[in-house]
Amino acid sequence: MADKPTKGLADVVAASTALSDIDGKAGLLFYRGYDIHDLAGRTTFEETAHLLQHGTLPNRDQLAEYGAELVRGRALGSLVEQNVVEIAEKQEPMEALRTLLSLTSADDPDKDSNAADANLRKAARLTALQPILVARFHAARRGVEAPEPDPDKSIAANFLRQITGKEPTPREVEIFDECLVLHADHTMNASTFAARVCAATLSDMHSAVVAAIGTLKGPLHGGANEQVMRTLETLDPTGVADAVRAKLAGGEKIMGFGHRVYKTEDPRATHLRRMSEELGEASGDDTYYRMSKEMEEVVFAEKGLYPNVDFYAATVYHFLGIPTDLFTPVFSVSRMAGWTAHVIEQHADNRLIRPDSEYIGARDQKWVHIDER
Ligand SMILES: CC(=O)SCCNC(=O)CCNC(=O)[C@H](O)C(C)(C)COP(=O)(O)OP(=O)(O)OC[C@H]1O[C@@H](n2cnc3c(N)ncnc32)[C@H](O)[C@@H]1OP(=O)(O)O
Ligand SMILES: O=C([O-])CC(=O)C(=O)O
Repeated sequence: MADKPTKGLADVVAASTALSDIDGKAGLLFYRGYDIHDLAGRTTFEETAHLLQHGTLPNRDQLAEYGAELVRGRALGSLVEQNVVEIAEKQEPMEALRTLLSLTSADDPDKDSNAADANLRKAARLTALQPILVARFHAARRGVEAPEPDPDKSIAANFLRQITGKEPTPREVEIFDECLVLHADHTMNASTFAARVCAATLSDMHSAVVAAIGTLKGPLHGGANEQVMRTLETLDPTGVADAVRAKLAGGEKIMGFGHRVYKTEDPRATHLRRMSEELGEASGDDTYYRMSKEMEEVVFAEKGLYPNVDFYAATVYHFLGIPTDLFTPVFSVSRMAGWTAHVIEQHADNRLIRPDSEYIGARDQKWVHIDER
């Protein structure tokens, strides 16, 4: 008989990875050995994606080459072009992205190969495509044309302009770029695990990231950032503490708090809190930032829980002018760098991922004819 399962696979080591590492007690996160505090605010998202996918922080030539690959990778393909309007009418953002991303494989010249070089090319294309898909979806649902991305600008700069319709300030671009860096990878989180399970059957990278998008969507994972904003929007700014206490007393989970691995401050939340404060002040109305701080204090006092990456990301995105229902899609724009790197790593040293289960159902049942049941 199998061993007793660990519910939710807590503390089970499911894969070896050289991509990222977490110390949950100390609140540390590393991408390929670099402390997230060193990378955040100093390294661009493009450099971070290169670090994850290629293994090194790029020099200037490598970054120029990778940047050109990202620009070439933005072509959406015929199936997306033909279907995006109807999809945008009928599907919610994360549903739509799951569909749209899947459609892009049709035109991918490397779709039939899991070889290392093909995977690297696909990783760059998918990283380039995801922000464009979000922008095209958002434009299509509003019945407008998405502004063309500028080949000389970063993913962060193009995305903000495409989504908000305004030219972002250099500081807004810096902040958003830092958000993308902070969300790029996170060991064996649920969506990355889903991607690796799919890849380990020797299925292709597009299939693996579709599984990941579907997994990120849930409110216990990436979907929490949208729920944080929905909570803030429904709270009375003068009654935050009482409302949060009442929710907790009623057994409700407060979205954006708690973490499977971190038992102290999530190092990404430290940066996001600071960015939320800065943007709140700059906006002239920092109510949501102040409400968030109050929520943080109450949840800690009542439950000893810390905010996770999704908590302050919500107000940062809000202050940047991103619509609330695009918060989780934004997460996917960043995490695409990590998912694709994990698929590369899985394919490079593969074994089918197939855990065991503990059977808890009935035994010794006797079949009876349908007329006698
Ligand atoms: C990018 C990310 O995915 S970050 C996580 C995003 N998700 C969220 O913010 C959703 C809210 N948080 C949660 O649901 C959880 O903290 C998770 C899913 C992140 C981690 O879950 P787990 O490690 O399985 O912890 P679990 O859900 O079992 O919680 C342990 C205890 O803390 C409580 N708890 C955990 N998170 C919260 C919360 N946000 N609000 C209130 N109570 C909570 C649970 O109710 C449980 O209490 P109990 O032992 O009295 O039943
Ligand atoms: O690691 C996790 O379980 C969730 C998380 O914070 C992430 O995916 O960034």
